[in-house]
Amino acid sequence: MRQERYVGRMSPIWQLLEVKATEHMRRHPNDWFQADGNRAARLSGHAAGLSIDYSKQRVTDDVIDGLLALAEERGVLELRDDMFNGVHINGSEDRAVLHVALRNRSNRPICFDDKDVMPEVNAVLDHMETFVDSVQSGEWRGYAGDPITDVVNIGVGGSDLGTRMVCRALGSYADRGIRVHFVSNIAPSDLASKLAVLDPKTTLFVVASKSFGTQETLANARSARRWFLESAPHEEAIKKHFVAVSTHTQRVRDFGIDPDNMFPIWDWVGGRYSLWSAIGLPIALFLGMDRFKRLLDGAHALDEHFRLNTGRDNLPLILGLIDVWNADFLGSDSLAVFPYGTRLGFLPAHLQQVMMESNGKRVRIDGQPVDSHTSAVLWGGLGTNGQHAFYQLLHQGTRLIPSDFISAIRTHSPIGSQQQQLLANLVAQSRALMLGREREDIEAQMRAEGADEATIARIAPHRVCPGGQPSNTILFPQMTPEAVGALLALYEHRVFVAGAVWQIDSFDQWGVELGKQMANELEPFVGSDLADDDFDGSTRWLLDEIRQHWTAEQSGDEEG
Ligand SMILES: O=P(O)(O)OC[C@H]1O[C@H](O)[C@H](O)[C@@H](O)[C@@H]1O
Repeated sequence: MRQERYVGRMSPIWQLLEVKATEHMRRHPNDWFQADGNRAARLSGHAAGLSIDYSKQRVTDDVIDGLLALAEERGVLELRDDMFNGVHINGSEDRAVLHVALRNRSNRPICFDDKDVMPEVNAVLDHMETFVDSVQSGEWRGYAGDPITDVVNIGVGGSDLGTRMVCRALGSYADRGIRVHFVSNIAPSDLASKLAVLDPKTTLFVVASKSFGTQETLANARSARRWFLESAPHEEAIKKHFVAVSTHTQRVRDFGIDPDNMFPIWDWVGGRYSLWSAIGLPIALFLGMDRFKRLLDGAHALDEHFRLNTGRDNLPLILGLIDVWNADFLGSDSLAVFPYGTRLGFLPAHLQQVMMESNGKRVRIDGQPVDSHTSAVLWGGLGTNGQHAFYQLLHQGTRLIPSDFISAIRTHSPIGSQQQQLLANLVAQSRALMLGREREDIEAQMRAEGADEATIARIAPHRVCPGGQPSNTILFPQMTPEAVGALLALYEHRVFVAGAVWQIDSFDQWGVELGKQMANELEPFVGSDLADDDFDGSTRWLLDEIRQHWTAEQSGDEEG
């Protein structure tokens, strides 16, 4: 049972962990490695083909035990079971959370409101397969009789990031003769730069929007339709060039897309968890339905790991608890994600939405304020590039910054010894961040190099690296669809675990509404002479600056 009376930070387990944290921040993690030759073997594991080392975290066995006790107190595994059983765990929207059903390759019945969802899930996968096969085989023709060569996904947030991330990650599998493009931003240059290189006769637009009400997506989709109709002979041609993914049939129809060309998703799929649904259609069009299913297989293997294991054997559980430890007990504010290998370049952006939109909350599911911090700020970028840019702050700055190092071991495109060098850099960076370098060591080296004592005294302090920066390292044999599926599911469940400890609703996102509402209110005032006296001073000043440089061509007159 989840804790009946929430005691938050007053819980003895929480308080014990606070004492441990104070002790641990005084220790250097290298001492733990020195004292225990088995540390890495114990604080690491395997899940669904991923090798995960968390031994460089500032944790000891008693901390892990304490965190597991905290998970028990907060009912984390009960909530996990509720999720897999279709309980409405998204309380503020009264919805079940069943992205795991989308990749339930075992076909085990998963019930939601007493109905097995698997037949519907499988029917959509079949529809996708038929469509993808006909596009890839060239049977599906554009209005002028040409096969499709380019797919443009128009969507934003969860209807963009995951799909985009996976297409980049698995780009070395792209052998089906289809190119894929992504348009998400309402900034006109995003769409314009893509349309400039496309031919309407051979282009297929996938309008991806769970709600089919998102301003950016609808604006881009309308503009794409206008562009298309400038060359297409008649509106009927839209049928062959526009498909939609949504929960909302009527809005899709109103937009002018044939409901036969609509792939449904469901309210029980959160946007940021939706790449496994028909939102992932561009992945299948780009890579083949067989690869899309292998992606689902990988995620399913990780789901089974999460569903069936407890305690230290459950790696998403452990990683989620370590995130809580770093944020709430060690006082770190951020989590840096460093994929090595350019194909994972969009991973930080996707995970930003998964983690920060899920766990960036300030009230618990019962509406009461949380009494600890919640989600870290997730940021990151590619190794090795980041090493020559912002890693300096991790090595010598004043903040504790936990990081994740991620890489495939083998590359699909070996060149000389570059992969070896890449992996050496990955292992070296997490090692350097953990070990650091002491002043005595630096002084001894400088002396050996013949530096005089005055120079040593002046320079040595600048070269000290304190070490002690915690990290996880996640490796997998190769960037296969299965590995990418497992990696993404690992993060999803890790976020789930931390959210469950904080007892927040990880599946709503009310905070994003305010800005959308204000943008709609402000639009008529941008570049116009409407009286804006009711706004605050900063807003009026900004509107005035815009007005001074505005030209008539910036205001579109298009609608519908
Ligand atoms: O798929 P859509 O309904 O167009 O939503 C796209 C995105 O926009 C919203 O503002 C939400 O914050 C995201 O969670 C969602 O993924």
